[in-house]
Amino acid sequence: MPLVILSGLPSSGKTRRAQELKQFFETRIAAQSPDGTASKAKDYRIHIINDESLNLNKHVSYNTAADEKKARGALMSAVERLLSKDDIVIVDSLNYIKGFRYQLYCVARAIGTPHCVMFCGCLPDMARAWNKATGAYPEKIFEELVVRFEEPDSRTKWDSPLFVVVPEDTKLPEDEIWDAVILKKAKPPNLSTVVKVVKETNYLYEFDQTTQNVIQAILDAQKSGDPTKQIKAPLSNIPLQLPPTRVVTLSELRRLRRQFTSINKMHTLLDMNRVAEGFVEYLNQNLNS
Ligand SMILES: Nc1ncnc2c1ncn2[C@@H]1O[C@H](COP(=O)(O)OP(=O)(O)OP(=O)(O)O)[C@@H](O)[C@H]1O
Repeated sequence: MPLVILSGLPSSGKTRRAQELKQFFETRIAAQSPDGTASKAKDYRIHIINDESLNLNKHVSYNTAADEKKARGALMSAVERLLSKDDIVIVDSLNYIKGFRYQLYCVARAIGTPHCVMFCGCLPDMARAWNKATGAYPEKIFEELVVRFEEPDSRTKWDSPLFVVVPEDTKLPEDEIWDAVILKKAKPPNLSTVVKVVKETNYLYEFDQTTQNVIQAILDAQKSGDPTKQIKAPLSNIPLQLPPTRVVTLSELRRLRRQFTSINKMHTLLDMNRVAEGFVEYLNQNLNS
């Protein structure tokens, strides 16, 4: 039966959500009467596959590309072994490489079973704090994984249907997940998901252009060597303050732009007139802290 692929930053609450989902499936299945469409669900077994169930150590699994490959291999074997007509499999792992999510989707497709992706959206700062508290990942590995993370995109078939949950959500979109993967109703994602997932390509395009222009203004100003380190970025009345003693690199700017884009998607979308200033404020905060 269905394959549920979790995805999210390290220490972003995936295991917590996986357990909530398992509990929901168990409760809903137990509540089914022998009649009705969902009664066929009564004999499902539910598995959570994660580092713990596979005996993998996070301090080792993400050390090198070869270690990661081995860990992904173990995870994939477990999915292939467990996924069947009577088994629900929840893959509670980072699943941060889109090619890997595609491979998981292919396993579900090969046995003709539905799948969905649940993205645990979480700001890096929050995940970082939770990671610090538990020591789950070494700091360096945590930061590398944040940079490499390839966020699910509901426009691709392997990341769709996509359910986005954020730490503030007290409840999973249970009915929508049930309908999508157990009843196999082709229903659009719930409203809270819709507002969080950007669909309007026009908005996306303008958002990209606006933030890109701010980055270009920074690069130009650094090239000209303005000693005030204060920039008037396009479309922003708020001045952009560069760090006084160092040059900001393009890769740092790109990373901050990606983070800002994710944050914007996770919350109510900024009005387009506010994007430039929002980005400038975000840069002021993060470049000078
Ligand atoms: N919504 C939340 N509110 C408060 N604390 C949370 C929340 N979600 C997760 N945490 C805390 O963050 C830590 C990491 O959570 P969890 O193990 O679920 O994350 P994970 O994404 O599965 O991590 P990993 O990447 O190691 O698999 C735990 O200590 C957990 O208690």
